[in-house]
Amino acid sequence: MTATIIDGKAFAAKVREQVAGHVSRLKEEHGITPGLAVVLVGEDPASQVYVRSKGKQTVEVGMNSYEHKLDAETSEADLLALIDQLNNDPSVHGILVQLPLPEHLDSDLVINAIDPAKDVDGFHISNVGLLGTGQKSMVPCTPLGCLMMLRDHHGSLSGMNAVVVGRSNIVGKPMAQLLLGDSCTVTIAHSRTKDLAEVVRRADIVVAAVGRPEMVPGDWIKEGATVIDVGINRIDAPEKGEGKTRLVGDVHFESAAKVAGAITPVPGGVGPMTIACLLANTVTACCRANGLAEPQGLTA
Ligand SMILES: NC(=O)C1=CN([C@@H]2O[C@H](COP(=O)(O)OP(=O)(O)OC[C@H]3O[C@@H](n4cnc5c(N)ncnc54)[C@H](OP(=O)(O)O)[C@@H]3O)[C@@H](O)[C@H]2O)C=CC1
Ligand SMILES: Nc1nc(=O)c2c([nH]1)NC[C@@H]1CN(c3ccc(C(=O)N[C@@H](CCC(=O)O)C(=O)O)cc3)C=[N+]21
Repeated sequence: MTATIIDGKAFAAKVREQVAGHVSRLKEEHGITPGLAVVLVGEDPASQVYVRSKGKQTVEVGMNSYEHKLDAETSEADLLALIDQLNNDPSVHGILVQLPLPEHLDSDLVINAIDPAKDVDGFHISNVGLLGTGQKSMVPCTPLGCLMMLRDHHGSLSGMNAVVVGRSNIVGKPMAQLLLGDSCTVTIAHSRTKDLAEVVRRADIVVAAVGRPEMVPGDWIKEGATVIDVGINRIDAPEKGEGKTRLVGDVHFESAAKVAGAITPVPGGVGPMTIACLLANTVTACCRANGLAEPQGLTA
């Protein structure tokens, strides 16, 4: 079998087009421009790349982008003061604090200081609780993007065996909640899981969110399974020249694509969908804040 490649880049472009449509409707009919504030603390080069990319795409769909770059030594009090200011700013509908934060800052405390209605990452404890109990919430962007691709590919996910490898609060756990919400039979695997290969072999849907380059080989994948590769790992690529690097996922793409029914590539899979869903969440937050009907098909 040769897997269908699920084109996250193309899918993300379609989501952004929908978002742009809602943004122009909000502007024309209501005089409202959705705004997204992104807070970056410190100079982590990878984070800087993502933040730039988020800002650019925010503007491209017609929204306002507010970037707050704080130096690595910023105190918790100063960061909390900024969040308070953004919480109270009616032109800001979404707030994202780029993670990871520097060591001296308590990320749980910081995230839980964000107004849950503006928490477009869906990381606030209120949103986590709402998602876990099946209530309307802000849904984390990466898992939401994965769910959109799975629904698009399969239609219904009901009754499918899904294995999520990774149990982080930002990817693994919310992904498992969303799959459960779509009536999958969900297994969450992690670093202590016994016989991981056997667990993954039972899956109709595999979501890999581990952070280990090409850890999941093709011979762990059941024939015809759908593989969603969340991993973003930059590794050395001496074949491209000295000092060069390339991006790989948590799945060994070449071997997995020979057995899977469908697979997302890295780059061009989950990553672009994450940013598209961030924009979608910002429009959703803006509609809710203004008591307007929210866009269909852009939330879980
Ligand atoms: N495409 C995108 O938009 C995004 C991509 N990412 C990428 O996704 C990956 C995961 O991110 P994140 O969830 O934040 O990572 P974390 O490091 O927070 O979590 C990794 C998870 O993988 C588990 N794990 C680690 N080693 C193994 C192993 N050998 N076998 C089984 N499980 C293992 C850990 O288990 P334990 O809990 O037991 O330690 C943990 O639950 C990274 O590559 C990251 O860059 C992340 C966010 C967005
Ligand atoms: N509060 C917070 N929210 C996040 O959503 C968040 C975060 N912090 N910290 C870091 C991770 C990582 N993340 C990615 C987003 C897009 C790509 C992406 O677009 N990747 C491109 C490639 C980009 C490249 O070439 O480097 C792709 O996969 O095709 C990747 C990773 C969001 N994260």
